[in-house]
Amino acid sequence: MSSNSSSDNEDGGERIYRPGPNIKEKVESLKAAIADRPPFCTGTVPLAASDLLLFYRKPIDEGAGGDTVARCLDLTKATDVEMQRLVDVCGVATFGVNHEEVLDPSYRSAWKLDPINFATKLNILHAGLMDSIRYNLLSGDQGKQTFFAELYKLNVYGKGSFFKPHKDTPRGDKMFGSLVVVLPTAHEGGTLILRHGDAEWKFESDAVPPSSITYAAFYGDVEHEVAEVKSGFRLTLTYNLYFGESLDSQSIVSTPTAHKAALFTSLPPHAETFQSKLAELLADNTFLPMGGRLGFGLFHEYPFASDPSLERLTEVLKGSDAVIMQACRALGLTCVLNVCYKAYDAVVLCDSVPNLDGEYMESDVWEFLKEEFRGVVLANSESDNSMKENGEIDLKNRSDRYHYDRPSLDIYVHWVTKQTSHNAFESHSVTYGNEPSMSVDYGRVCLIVSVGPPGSRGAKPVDV
Ligand SMILES: O=C(O)CCC(=O)C(=O)O
Ligand SMILES: [Fe+2]
Repeated sequence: MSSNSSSDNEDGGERIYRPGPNIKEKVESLKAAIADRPPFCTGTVPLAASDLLLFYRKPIDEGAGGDTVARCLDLTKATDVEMQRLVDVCGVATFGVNHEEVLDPSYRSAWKLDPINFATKLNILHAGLMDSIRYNLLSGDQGKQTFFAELYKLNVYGKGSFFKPHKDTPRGDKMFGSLVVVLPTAHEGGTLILRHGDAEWKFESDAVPPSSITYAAFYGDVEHEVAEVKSGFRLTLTYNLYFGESLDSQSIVSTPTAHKAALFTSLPPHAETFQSKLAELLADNTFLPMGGRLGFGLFHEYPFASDPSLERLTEVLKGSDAVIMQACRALGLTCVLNVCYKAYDAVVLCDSVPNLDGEYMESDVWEFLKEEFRGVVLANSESDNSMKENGEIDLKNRSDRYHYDRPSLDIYVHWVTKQTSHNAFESHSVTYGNEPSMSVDYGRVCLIVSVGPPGSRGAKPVDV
């Protein structure tokens, strides 16, 4: 048995871990920085010039049909004359008020084409926009759903064009938001301004690298406006976003299992907020004076069961999970994926995925995990309440009136966000003694960040 095992309780001593004053408030402030995400996501994606062709035609009367002539515009080098030719076939853009389309140039001054009259080579699924929406915008169970984008309009804003503050008209109860893609035509001004609650975000599109698109996707309750375009032409595609399966073959569908990890690069908008909050805590010498460990439940579900490698998963983290990993790396902290096992009288962390199926155990499960899989005990129950009023934790003395013989703790983890049941796997076939046992219920994958003491935050925590 190792020195941290339950028999230590008998020799009475203490191993006191001191995380510093107001630790709960500090951990809570870090949680707010990662858990409260703004209601939008945005990014810039470089594309091949061949993806940036726009085909359009002059709208014809409904039902007229026939052989019509189309033009092809290369958006990477469209001239003002070419843009004006596009404007000439466009209609004046309306907007929805109480389920009616209204034309009011004092509210919206722009031109538009309906999807029947244009086509682009842009593939928003392949360009990673659908993944960005799934991982950077959708939260919780929403991120596990199938959703689709329905192309709605091509909008053209010339000099003096704008669109005053509005919320998009919901088209059906499955619609959850909008996607605006700004195409790479030269313009100045035309900032897209998003507002939600007291917060406001500005989204400039006039300094995007050539041959790149920039996009913003936001929930339906986000008010937005397009500031006046000062020169050139601002060209946007708008999409309505819906949960569920699409009946329309033209819609772009994102299913939760279709991962495009390699193409996906953008981080959600709270990446900077989280990193600066973490940096602020690290700069505070009263925060984890002995060093310590921070734990985060995974926000997203990964196709993990089919390939239980924690290293591989580290490289394909998405959304808020990627934000945590990236911020830790940037600040020189070690951040790893671990599996947290809940055994009968201990919560045990392992740095690999133990295969427990069919294991026969003579000892307690936590002892088995310690001995065979480098497991470390970090709590005696999930509802760990071993922190005293003054913030101290005695890692050693674990007995209480109901359990006189609990394992002492090897380490303590401050859970910033709760462990989640996505990426959990059950182990039913563990055999304990002669009886089939359910004493290991599940393992959950989580992120564990090691923080060194002040002055050497990148080092290991001081062991107690
Ligand atoms: O073109 C844009 O940037 C936004 C357009 C918009 O808000 C809309 O079409 O409802
Ligand atoms: Fe809008």
